[in-house]
Amino acid sequence: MSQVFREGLLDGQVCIVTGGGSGLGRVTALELASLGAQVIVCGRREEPLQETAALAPAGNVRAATCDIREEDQVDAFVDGVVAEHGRIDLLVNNAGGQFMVPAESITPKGFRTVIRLNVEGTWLMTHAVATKAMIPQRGGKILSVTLTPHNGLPGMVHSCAARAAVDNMMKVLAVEWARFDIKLNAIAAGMFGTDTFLTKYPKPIVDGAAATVPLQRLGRPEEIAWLVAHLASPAGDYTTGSVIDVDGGRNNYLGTWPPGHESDDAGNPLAEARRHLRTDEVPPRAG
Ligand SMILES: CCCCCCCCC/C=C/C(=O)SCCNC(=O)CCNC(=O)[C@H](O)C(C)(C)COP(=O)(O)OP(=O)(O)OC[C@H]1O[C@@H](n2cnc3c(N)ncnc32)[C@H](O)[C@@H]1OP(=O)(O)O
Ligand SMILES: NC(=O)C1=CN([C@@H]2O[C@H](COP(=O)(O)OP(=O)(O)OC[C@H]3O[C@@H](n4cnc5c(N)ncnc54)[C@H](OP(=O)(O)O)[C@@H]3O)[C@@H](O)[C@H]2O)C=CC1
Repeated sequence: MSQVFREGLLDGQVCIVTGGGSGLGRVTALELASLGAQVIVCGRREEPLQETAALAPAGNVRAATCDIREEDQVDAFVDGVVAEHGRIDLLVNNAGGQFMVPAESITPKGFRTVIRLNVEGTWLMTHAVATKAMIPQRGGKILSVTLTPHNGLPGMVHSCAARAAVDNMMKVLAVEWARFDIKLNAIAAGMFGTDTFLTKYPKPIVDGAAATVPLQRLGRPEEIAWLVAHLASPAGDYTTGSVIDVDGGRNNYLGTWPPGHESDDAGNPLAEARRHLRTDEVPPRAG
């Protein structure tokens, strides 16, 4: 049962969540399913997908392997969903990722790998779902998980370039496909304590991550899932072409306010002494 939304909110919707075998994708798939949607999760590995399916009490999550980088697999996967359900209401492009290394250490193959997964994989899924289901049925929603801060993360230049491309892809398609009533948005995630996040990156970076967020904590996967459910519901019908940051304020400022070395003894932000203007000091009006 959802902690936020009413039962049956998404009854009858057919939703795809890529990368639904783990982390944000799994929690999102289960939230949509708890609201009555039929959810199909895909990824490269069968086992985690089946685990997600087994976690849905109503049995309305189905698992299917698909590597989103492979055109023939994407076509076969989307054809299969349309053959079984007759329509697709929501695509969540959640599958993605990168490795963290200094830019000078990224080989051409490494750069291509990350671009291919995040940009081309997202494009292949988006295009297949739109042309095979959403354009013919005249409607649907597509959400792509991307990344903040938008000025980029050192150590992840390939992924930052890729996610900026996806943000822009959603914006352009929101204009082009408005005539088919397809709404597309990006959800730019900050840092969420998924298993991959907590184990993949160097420990000092993970340990220090929450301190770089104004809200002083990592995101919880449900906080992505609830936004997806909101946008999938009628509450999301007028939102398209947006990049929505879910990052505890991190896109706007990397750290706490006030910073440790710029506060008074009680930890309050420093402020200049107030200067009282005397009326004879007020500057004359221009002109
Ligand atoms: C202040 C706070 C800040 C905080 C900063 C932290 C903020 C993080 C915010 C984001 C968090 C997340 O996204 S968390 C979720 C992340 N999830 C994921 O990344 C899951 C998906 N990722 C993957 O599958 C992999 O990482 C990825 C490499 C992208 C694709 O895997 P593949 O199996 O397709 O590819 P591989 O065969 O492993 O690698 C292909 C090539 O890529 C390169 N390559 C791969 N790993 C490499 C590595 N570690 N170092 C160098 N190069 C590497 C090599 O050239 C490889 O070729 P060879 O040399 O020939 O082998
Ligand atoms: N956690 C975080 O802090 C943040 C995460 N993000 C992004 O959110 C998304 C989910 O992240 P998170 O849950 O933490 O990470 P995970 O690593 O748990 O999720 C990535 C998922 O994508 C799947 N996947 C990877 N490559 C492919 C592929 N070629 N085809 C199909 N599926 C694939 C993986 O399954 P399999 O390996 O079986 O294919 C996995 O289930 C990712 O795009 C991530 O980069 C963005 C910002 C922050």
